Amino acid sequence: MRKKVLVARRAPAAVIEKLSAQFDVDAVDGATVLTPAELRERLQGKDGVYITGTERITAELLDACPQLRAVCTMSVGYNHIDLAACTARRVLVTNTPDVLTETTADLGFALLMAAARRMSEGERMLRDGQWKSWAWDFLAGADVHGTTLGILGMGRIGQAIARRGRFGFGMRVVYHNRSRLPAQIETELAARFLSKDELLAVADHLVLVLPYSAESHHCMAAPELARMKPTATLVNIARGGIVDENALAAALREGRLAAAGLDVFEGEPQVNPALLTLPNVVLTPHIGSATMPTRLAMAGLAADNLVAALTGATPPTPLNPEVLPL
Ligand SMILES: NC(=O)C1=CN([C@@H]2O[C@H](COP(=O)(O)OP(=O)(O)OC[C@H]3O[C@@H](n4cnc5c(N)ncnc54)[C@H](OP(=O)(O)O)[C@@H]3O)[C@@H](O)[C@H]2O)C=CC1
Ligand SMILES: O=C(O)C(=O)[C@@H](O)[C@H](O)[C@H](O)CO
Repeated sequence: MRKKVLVARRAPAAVIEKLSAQFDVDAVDGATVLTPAELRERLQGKDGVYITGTERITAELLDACPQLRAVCTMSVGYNHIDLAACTARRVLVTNTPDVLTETTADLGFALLMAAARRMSEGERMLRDGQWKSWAWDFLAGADVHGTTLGILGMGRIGQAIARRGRFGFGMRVVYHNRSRLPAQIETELAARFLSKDELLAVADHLVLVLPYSAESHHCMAAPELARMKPTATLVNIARGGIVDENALAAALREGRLAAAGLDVFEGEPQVNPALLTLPNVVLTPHIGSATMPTRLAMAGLAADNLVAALTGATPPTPLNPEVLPL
């Protein structure tokens, strides 16, 4: 009997074709975003599910869908999935690392540039007819080249941002992870490992690109922001919950931090109103991986994972391979 899978968000046609060649596919229509109750309902009798970062997989959901064996997300971040609960129930989880690394790093660097050089602020003034004349300090921001780039979360994407900073902009790279990188990588990137407190104090521009977890929740709150230079830029391309947005808004409003570039928000797609009114923040709607080639690669990898998982092959990018074979 053919296995049954749910495609829980609109996916490229190639994904549906690939999955339909192997399985009975139930795919949501158009712009449908399933509520948790709808997701539970649609998952009844399904062996596998293709999701994105917006569908939450909880222990309760797994218990309500005992046939489910594979959860394949089209994202590298997996904080929307209770991985331990999946592993305990021998449900395979896969994600899509690597294929989005360079694209997401591009967006991170673009946010850094736009925030430091006050580009959105300038564009808004221009469009609003507020560009009246030149002045020596008109929209004068911070330099990017030759400054100190701090990275909190120096993994795949963090290192790709470090390469841009080091080799494209002659920046000094400093970073913090829970564990230090091998010496060879530090040497290649000329990157210096610092404690988190040291990192916050020396960075002219700080990029957050660590996974969201109970440990990293609000790990950039008022005390951490207070350690940063008042001239610094903060970029968050990781997850909104890593930053205390009210504390960030206060720091930006009171001139204790110069600028911020944010692609992710704690309550997204809702955005904290305190951020929306500030001129010195560049806001993008979670588009870090949003180029057509990268999104197709992510979708293809998620589908490959699902096919492999349910046909007895080894999935390319499992998060809990210890549950294999299913
Ligand atoms: N805006 C967007 O569209 C996108 C956002 N993302 C986000 O970026 C994140 C990173 O992706 P990727 O680079 O591929 O992941 P990686 O796993 O390769 O890198 C994560 C890095 O963060 C470090 N880290 C983990 N926890 C902490 C912590 N508590 N404090 C400091 N450092 C920590 C890890 O090192 P160590 O374990 O040693 O601490 C590791 O170096 C994703 O989890 C996702 O949330 C990803 C893609 C697109
Ligand atoms: O991969 C991630 O972790 C992301 O945050 C983004 O690439 C996605 O846009 C999003 O999660 C869609 O699934």
